[in-house]
Amino acid sequence: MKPSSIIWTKTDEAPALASASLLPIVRSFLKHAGIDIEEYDISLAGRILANFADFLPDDREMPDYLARLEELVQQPGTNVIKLPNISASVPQLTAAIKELQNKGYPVPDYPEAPQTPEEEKLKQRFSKVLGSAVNPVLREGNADRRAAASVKAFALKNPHKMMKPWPETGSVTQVVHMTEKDFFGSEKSVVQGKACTARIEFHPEAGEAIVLKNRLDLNEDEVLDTSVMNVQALRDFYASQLDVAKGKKALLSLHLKATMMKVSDPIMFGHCVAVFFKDLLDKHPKTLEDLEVNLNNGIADLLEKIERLPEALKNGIIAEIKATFESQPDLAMVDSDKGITNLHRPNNVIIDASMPNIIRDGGKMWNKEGKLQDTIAVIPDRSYATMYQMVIEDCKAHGQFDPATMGNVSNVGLMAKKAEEYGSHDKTFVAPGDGVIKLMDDQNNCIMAQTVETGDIFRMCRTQDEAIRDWVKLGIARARATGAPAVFWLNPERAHDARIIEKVNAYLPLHDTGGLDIHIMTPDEAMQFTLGRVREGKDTISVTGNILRDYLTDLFPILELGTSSRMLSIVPLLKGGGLFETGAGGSAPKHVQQFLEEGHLRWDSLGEYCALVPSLELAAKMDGNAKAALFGRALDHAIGIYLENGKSPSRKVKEIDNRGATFYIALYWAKQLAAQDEDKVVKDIFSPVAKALHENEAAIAEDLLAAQGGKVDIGGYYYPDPAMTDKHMRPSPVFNQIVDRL
Ligand SMILES: NC(=O)C1=CN([C@@H]2O[C@H](COP(=O)(O)OP(=O)(O)OC[C@H]3O[C@@H](n4cnc5c(N)ncnc54)[C@H](OP(=O)(O)O)[C@@H]3O)[C@@H](O)[C@H]2O)C=CC1
Ligand SMILES: O=C(O)CCC(=O)C(=O)O
Ligand SMILES: [Mg+2]
Repeated sequence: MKPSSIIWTKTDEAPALASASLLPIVRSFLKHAGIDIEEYDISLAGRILANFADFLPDDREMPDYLARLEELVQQPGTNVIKLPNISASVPQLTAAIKELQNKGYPVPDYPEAPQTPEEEKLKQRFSKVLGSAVNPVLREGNADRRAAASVKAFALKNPHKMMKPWPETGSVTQVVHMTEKDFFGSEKSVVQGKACTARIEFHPEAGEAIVLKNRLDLNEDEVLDTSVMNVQALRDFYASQLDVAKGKKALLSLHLKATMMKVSDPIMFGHCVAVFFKDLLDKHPKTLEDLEVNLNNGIADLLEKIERLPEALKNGIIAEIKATFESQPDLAMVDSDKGITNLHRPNNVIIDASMPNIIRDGGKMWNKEGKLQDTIAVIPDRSYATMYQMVIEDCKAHGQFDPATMGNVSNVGLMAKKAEEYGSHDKTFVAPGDGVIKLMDDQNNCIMAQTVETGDIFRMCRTQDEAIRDWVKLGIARARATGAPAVFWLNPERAHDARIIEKVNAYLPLHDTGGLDIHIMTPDEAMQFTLGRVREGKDTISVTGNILRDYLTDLFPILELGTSSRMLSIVPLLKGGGLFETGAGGSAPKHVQQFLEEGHLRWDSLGEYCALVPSLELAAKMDGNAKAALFGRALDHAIGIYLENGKSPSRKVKEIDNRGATFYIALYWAKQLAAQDEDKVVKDIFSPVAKALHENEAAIAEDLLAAQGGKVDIGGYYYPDPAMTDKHMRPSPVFNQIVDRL
């Protein structure tokens, strides 16, 4: 048996807190399977420190774990457990920098509006930690996301109670989108012939061309897309929807992905804020410009910066802001108690999590009185807006879904090699003037051209042929393994999808598809087909591009299981090895808030427990490590018992939380290892542990509950103090002793 090694990522917020409790247990247990757990810090704070090591004294340097992982996922045999991490918006980035500086790490400030070449360079360096900077780097494989069979079976037997009924009549909730001049409408797509080096240029109506991006090494057979969002059309659209929301007495809500689409979506967000506050901006252009208000960072930026004004002017503007809130439609709220709206910060409402919640909540969002109300859900680009409207129409016609009977929708997502329907940040540009943006090859041939007006958002995306081939193969493998129909969600009316359809049609015949039920449908048709089956209790596999992968793997788990944290998210790496993502959701900032206020962490680590099972199976397979297989099977059984016994964290203080849940996983895992007879050494080690945990169950549960109820200080938000975190996340001395003695 070779020793095995599993890399466990240290991330941010709730999952990082949960790891402080779970990881010592995993380490102690797996030591006896010959498995070493290496912790790699890829948190936002850790990435800032690693990227600016040259600013730090030697003793405060942080290794660049993300760079190491980037190499490792391209090598066979790598085994990674990846927890959700912050994809930072600018406000999150600046807050993390400030915290590090206050802790004595002399990292530089983020130059939002660079004035010198040095600042421009610094901004470039920071772009490596901004937005979705981790996932696209690690995802060197396509995604297989599904609920483990035991988790789905449990959900059907014990349906979650979060679903609210849809009104039988009268709901005015609807998705609204542009009808022209959006990314969908302008998209062009080609399959690249020979490999070449290309560049992106802006050709103004008059004058010299400007190079926006140089040295793009294009590969043979990759799919290249370009598209443009016309910002005047976008602003006109926003203005019209403000009127619609007001007319229908509905909330206005905006659903974007400003974290992952870190260049385009904050700008689209900022235009919405600007249209909302149009009168104010028209009245005070100079004052707001002098304050360097950046509406891409939300209303919060405006509110913070006007604090610097002389009292009289400031109060005048505050009165006008209040009047704007009264005259415009009501906004959906993020936190009605604190007056935080959908437009306060670009990272507060993220489409993959926000749209499913509307559906779960009977077509409603929270208003400023803290009550649920219908909403006009603004999703400007048409590419995926309409499939959400299909769900809304289905619920209006047939009522809320029933988690006790719903069929399961799993996903095979095209994600490998960045699959840049997403992650296209380094090829997203704001048009510097009226003209044409061209993709040129090294022979000076124009591959694609897009006409732009000043301020328009140009996006270019690349999808590699190798990734598409592997994705088709994985889709077929899942169809074969489950017998469920596999539906490719692709729209022939969309340029990018039309190219992908050609490739799917070329690669399907390379596999044995006999007896399989495989379809290619537009996202709207696929949604209708899938929802029909869901209501009949039948399972369906969605085989999708990267964005639908993201959206659907929150949507269906939230409806079926109550949260996407209960998903298995397996990424078989192209080079062999595996990346096991835990859950499909985010890092739950609300959970940290609750933990700090009342000492209760409601984060459900089921995603982490579940991810460890296939990771152990991989270790068993790769290293011939039979003990890894044994520990994996034991954990799988333990998870079943844990679910049956209802030991998941509650949402309420003074009831079981993440730490209690993790104690029960340890107890049941140890009991399974003690009960088996395959490996005598393991049995002898774990029998006394299981006994001790069992005998001390009441005392440990009491310790863990006693730790709740008061305020908690972990010495920071983005870079908490490890010892303080440890103290709060491991508050039972008896439990710690048993685990640490192992
Ligand atoms: N894979 C990754 O690395 C991902 C990272 N992100 C990042 O996460 C942050 C927040 O994103 P956002 O989309 O708002 O998502 P959240 O993390 O806030 O999740 C939305 C809601 O889902 C529920 N939820 C999610 N995970 C769990 C869990 N493990 N246990 C219990 N409930 C859970 C919570 O609902 P409730 O509070 O009602 O209990 C939560 O508020 C952002 O920084 C984003 O960039 C987002 C998606 C994926
Ligand atoms: O990388 C990110 O920012 C988010 C990823 C995500 O939401 C997902 O993969 O489901
Ligand atoms: Mg997602």
